[in-house]
Amino acid sequence: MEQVLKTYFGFSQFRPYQKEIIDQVLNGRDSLVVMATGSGKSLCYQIPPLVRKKTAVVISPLLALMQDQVMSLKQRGIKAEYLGSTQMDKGIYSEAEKGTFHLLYMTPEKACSLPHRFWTNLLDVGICLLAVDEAHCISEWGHDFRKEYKKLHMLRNILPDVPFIALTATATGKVQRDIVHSLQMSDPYIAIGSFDRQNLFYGVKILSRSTSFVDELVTEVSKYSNNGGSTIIYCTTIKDSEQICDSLKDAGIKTGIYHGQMGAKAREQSHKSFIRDELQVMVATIAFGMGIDKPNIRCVIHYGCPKSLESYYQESGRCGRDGLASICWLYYSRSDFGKADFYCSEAQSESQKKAIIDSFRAAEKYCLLATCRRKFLLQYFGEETTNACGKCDNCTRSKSERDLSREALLLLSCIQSCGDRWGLNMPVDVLRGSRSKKILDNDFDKLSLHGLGKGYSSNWWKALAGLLIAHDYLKENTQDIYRTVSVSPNGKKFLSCANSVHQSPLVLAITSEMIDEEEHGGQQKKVGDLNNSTTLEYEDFSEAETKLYRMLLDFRMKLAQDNGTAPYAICGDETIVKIAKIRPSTRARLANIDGVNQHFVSKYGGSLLESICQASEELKLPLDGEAPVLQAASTRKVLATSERKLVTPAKLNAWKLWQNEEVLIPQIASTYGIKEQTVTTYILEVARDGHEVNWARFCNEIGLTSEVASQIRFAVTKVGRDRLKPIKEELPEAVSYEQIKTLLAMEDLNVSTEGLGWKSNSSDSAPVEIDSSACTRGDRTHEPGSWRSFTEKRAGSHSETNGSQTLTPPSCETIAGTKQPRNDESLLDECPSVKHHKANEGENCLDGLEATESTILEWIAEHDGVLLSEITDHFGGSEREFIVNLVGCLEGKYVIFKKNDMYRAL
Ligand SMILES: Nc1ncnc2c1ncn2[C@@H]1O[C@H](COP(=O)(O)OP(=O)(O)OP(=O)(O)O)[C@@H](O)[C@H]1O
Repeated sequence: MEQVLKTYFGFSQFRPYQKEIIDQVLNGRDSLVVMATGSGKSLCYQIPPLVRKKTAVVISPLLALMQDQVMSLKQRGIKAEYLGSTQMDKGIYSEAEKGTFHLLYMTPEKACSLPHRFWTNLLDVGICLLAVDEAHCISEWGHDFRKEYKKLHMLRNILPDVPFIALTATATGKVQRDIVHSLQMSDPYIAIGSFDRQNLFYGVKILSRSTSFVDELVTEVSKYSNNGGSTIIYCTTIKDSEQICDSLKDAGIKTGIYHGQMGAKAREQSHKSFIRDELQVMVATIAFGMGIDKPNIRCVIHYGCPKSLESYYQESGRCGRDGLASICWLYYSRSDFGKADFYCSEAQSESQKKAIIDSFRAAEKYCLLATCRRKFLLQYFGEETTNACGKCDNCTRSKSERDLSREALLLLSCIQSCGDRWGLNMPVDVLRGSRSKKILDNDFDKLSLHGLGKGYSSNWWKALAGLLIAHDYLKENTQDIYRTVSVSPNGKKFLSCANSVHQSPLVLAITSEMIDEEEHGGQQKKVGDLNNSTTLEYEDFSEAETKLYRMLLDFRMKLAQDNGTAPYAICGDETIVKIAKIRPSTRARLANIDGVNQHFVSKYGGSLLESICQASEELKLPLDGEAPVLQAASTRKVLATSERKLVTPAKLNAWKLWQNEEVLIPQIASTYGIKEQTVTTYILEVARDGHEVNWARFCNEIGLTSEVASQIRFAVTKVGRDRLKPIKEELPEAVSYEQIKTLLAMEDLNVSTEGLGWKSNSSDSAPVEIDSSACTRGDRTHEPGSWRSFTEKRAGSHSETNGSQTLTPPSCETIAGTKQPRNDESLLDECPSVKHHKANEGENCLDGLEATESTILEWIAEHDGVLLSEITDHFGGSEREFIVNLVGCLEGKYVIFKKNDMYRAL
C-alpha cells in the first residue's frame, strides 16, 4: 500500500485514518467516512483499485468535478475516466465495461441509468469498490440534498458483494444514519475524523461597500496571487459578484466570474481557467460549488453572511486543501441577518424551515462571536475542544477586555422598561434617543433612559446585546423568523444588585465589531489591519529562493499548458515549495521529495533538474540543500505554522521596518494605527523567534540603559521573572514594561551586553555610549542589483550599521527631539551621548534657517509641491548635502513623496 502511495501520489506516509479505511475496503467491508474538507478522503477510494488492479466506480455530483479529478489522476499515471454527457470519446463506455480503468467516475443519474449489462460485464472483469462521494447529498437533512442520490441503493442488488464507501465532510449524526440506511450498508466501518482544518486561519470583518474595500481586496488577493496562490470570493448575490469582479479587473487582477445565470459553456470556461491558474481570483455565487478540487487556493473570502454554517464550513474549506497555510475571511453587514425569510423560501416543510433558520442563525452567531471561531465551528459539528485555537482573529487580536457594567445596565434596563417584548431595534433606538413614530406611540421617549446611549452607534449596542446573550444576561426568543429579547434571570439578578452608587463590574471581551465601531465609526479598517496569524510557507524563503520558487511556478505553468492540464495536476504548490528549498541535483533526490510521484520524475524530471541546476547557479544557491523530512505533509505543515504562530505577518512587517529600514517605533506605530508598546512587543517576539535584532539601537530607542538594566536585574532577584507586574512594582515609575520585557528577552536569547556600549552590569548610571561611526553619513556606497534604488532612497538615513550589535541611532535628531541645525561635524559632536545632546538642547540655534526633519516637513506641508533646489535654498543655514540626506530620509519613511520632481507631504 505504501509503495502504491509513493509511486502514484508521491507521498511517503498516510494521513490519519487513511490506512485503516483502505484496509477495511480491501477486506470488503462497507465504510462511512466523515472527515474534514481537504483531509485526504479521496485517497481512501483511489488506492484500493491500484492495489487490487480492478475498477472502482466513483459517484460524484458534478461533471466538472469529475473532469478535474480525472485530469489529476492521469497526470499521476493512473487510468481514470468518466462517463457523462460531456464525454466526447464514445469509446470510453466499452473500455469502461472491459475494466480498463482504475477509476471510473459518474453522476448518480448516470449510475442509475446504465443498463444492467454494463454492471454485470464490469463485475465479470472485476469491480472492487463503489464509492459515493459527497454522500451528505443522500440526506434530506444534509445541506445539499439531491434526490438522485436516494436511488443509489438500487446498485446494491446488482453489485451484491462489492463494498460501498460513502464519504462526506459534513454530516451530523442524523445525516450519517440516513446515509447508512439509504445505501443499505450492513455493519459499516465508520471513520469520523476531526473537522478541524488546522492550516486555516479564520477571520471576520464588517463589510463596508466603499472603494477602500475594493483596495483592501486587491491588496489581500495580490498577497497570494504573486506567489501562485489563488482566491475565491463568494458573494450572496449575482449583482455583488459582477460588481466585485469588475472592480478587481479594473485593478488589473485576473478575475473570473461564476454564477447560476451564466450559460453552461461560459461557466465551464470560467471554471477551467481558474483551475489552470489563468485566473488569480474567482468571484462566484455558491453555484461555484461543491468539491472544487484545486489544492492551491490560499484564500476564500465571503462577501456577506453565508446562508448556513455548514455551507460556510464547506466553502471556506476549499482553501488550503494542500495543507499549506491559508486564510478564510468573512465580511458581513448587519443587514445580512435579515435574510432568514429569503432562505426559508426554499423550505418544503416546517421542519426543513426550522433547520434552515437554525443553521442561518448559527452563521450569524459565528459573525458576531467574540471568542475563538474555530472552537465555535467545531462545537457546531459536535466536536469538543478545550483550548482556544490561536489561529483566528479573535484569538490573535490582543484581547480588549473591559468593564461594560454601565452599558450593560443601560441596555438591560431599557429592554426591561420596554416590556421585554421587542426585537433589539426598539431598545437600541430608545437608548440612542430616536423619536420615531413607534417610539412616540409607545411613550418610550418619556423613559428616563431615552437618549442616554447616544455615545455608541446602534451596531455597537447590538454587538453588546450579542455579548449579553452569549453570557446569559439576555434571552433571545425566536418565533418563526422573528426574534425578541428579554432580560434573563441572570440579567435580572445583575439589575437588582445595581444601584445608583454601585454596580458590580462586568468585564467582557469586546467584539471586533465594537472595536471597529469605536475606532472607525464602523468604517472598514485599512489594509494593514487585515494581517493575520497565518505565515505562508514561502514567507520563509530568502530572496534568491523566492526567485527560484517563482521560476518553478512558471516552469510548472508551461508544462501544464503544453499538456493541456492544470498546474496543480502536474504537482502541488507544497511540492514546489520543497523543491525550491531542497534544489535536488539528481532524479533520486527529486523522487525522494514528498509529493513527487514516479510519473512526474520520469516525465518531467530531466528538464526540471536542468532548470534547477542552472537557476541555482545563477542565484548562487547550493544544490541539495535541506534533507527532506519524511513525515506526513499535513502534520509537518501544521507544526510549521503553529510553531511560528506568534510571528504573524504584521509582526514581521513591523520588525522589518524597524530592523531593515530603521523606521522609528513611533512611526511604525502610527503607520499601523497601533500602540508603540505593541510595536516593541512585536519586535521582541520576532527576536525570540530567531530573527536578528540590532539590540544596541533597540535599547537606545526604548531607553534601556545599563543603569535601568541593573535596576531590573535587582528587582528580578527579589520577585523572580515569572510575572512582569511584580517586577514593575519593584521599580521606579519611569522604568517601563517594554524595558523589562526587553531585558528579559535579551537574557533569554543570551545577547551579550558588551556590544551595547554599556559600561558594566553594575548600577552605574552611565549614559548610552554611541559609537561615533554610527553617525557618519553621506558617502554611502550603493549596493549592486535590485535594491540599489532602495539604498539610494535611504541615503539620507543617519545610521550606518557596523554589525548587529553596533549602536546606530536612526536619526540623532529624532532621538533627542530637538530642532537644532545639523552639519556633519555638529552631528558627530552631538551623537556620542544622548545626555550630552539633551544638555545642549536649544543652545545651538543659529540665525539662518536650519534644516531638521520637522522644519523641512512643516515647510513642505505648507506648499503644494517644492523642488529640491527650493528646499536647499530655503534652508540656507544648513549644508546642501545634509538637507538632501534629510529629504531622502523623510521620503524613505514615507512622510513625503516626490512626483514630477516636486516634493509633497503625505
Ligand atoms: N497521505 C497524504 N500525504 C500528503 N498529501 C495528501 C495525502 N493524502 C491526500 N493528500 C493531499 O491532500 C489534498 C486533499 O485531499 P483530498 O482531495 O482527497 O481531500 P478530501 O478530503 O477529499 O476533500 P473534500 O472533502 O474537500 O473533497 C490533496 O492535494 C491530496 O493530494
